[in-house]
Amino acid sequence: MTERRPLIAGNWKMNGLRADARRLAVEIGTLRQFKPDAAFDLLVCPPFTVLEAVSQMIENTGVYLGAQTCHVAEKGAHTGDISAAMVADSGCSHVILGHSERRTNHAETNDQVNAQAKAAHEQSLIAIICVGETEAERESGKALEVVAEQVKASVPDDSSYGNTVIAYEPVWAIGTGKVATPDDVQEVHANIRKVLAEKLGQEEADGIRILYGGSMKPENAKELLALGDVDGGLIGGASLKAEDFWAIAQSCPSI
Ligand SMILES: O=C(CO)COP(=O)(O)O
Repeated sequence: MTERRPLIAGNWKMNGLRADARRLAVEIGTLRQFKPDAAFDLLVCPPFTVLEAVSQMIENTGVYLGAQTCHVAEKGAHTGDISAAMVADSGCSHVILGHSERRTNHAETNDQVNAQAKAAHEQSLIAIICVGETEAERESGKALEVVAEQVKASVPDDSSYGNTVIAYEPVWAIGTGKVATPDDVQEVHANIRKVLAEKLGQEEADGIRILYGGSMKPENAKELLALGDVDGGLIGGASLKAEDFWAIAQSCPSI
């Protein structure tokens, strides 16, 4: 089976003016350099405006750089948008797509996320495709069904373990301090892998990393990262403090 190296990804969201972003990037890069062989990949996804600055700070540290969304078109009349080519040109290897905050605040649909992921793949970017149910959907027993539908529709057919990562982020757990129970997380992740196998074949499904996101902290990371189908974390709040982000990464089981 393809080895799934844990990925610890920080989604900085709309946080980080240049001085703070540089400082945080230097701290994370220094921690990584101090332990280059640690068995996990580290990724930071700052806002567009500081990609360049962060890119310089993490050069040669082994920390990967990602953006938080991209447009489906390569270029053109799309005021305020950023294309996948621009993301790649800024030094990024990854891009987060379909985060629930984008789905809610910018009405992004599964079809759009699918097209964005294709655009990202065309630029050799790794698409981190986010899915997750709302509190109402979980309470009505629909979590598995909703997430399965999002995966089926948002993940393009050209996806492989080389160009795609899935992030399961229950909407009600994001920034709330509420965390899904380990049993629930494992159940959803295993079901995502099943849907991926139906869509892309077992080999790709076995290799695609599925991250958990939603109030992941140093205190709960170990238990979540130990689950069989959890291959890392997509971390919001706790990724803004280098020591917390590093502590979460250190909680990865060794491979
Ligand atoms: O949305 C998230 C990462 O993309 C999770 O955010 P928090 O870790 O702040 O809950």
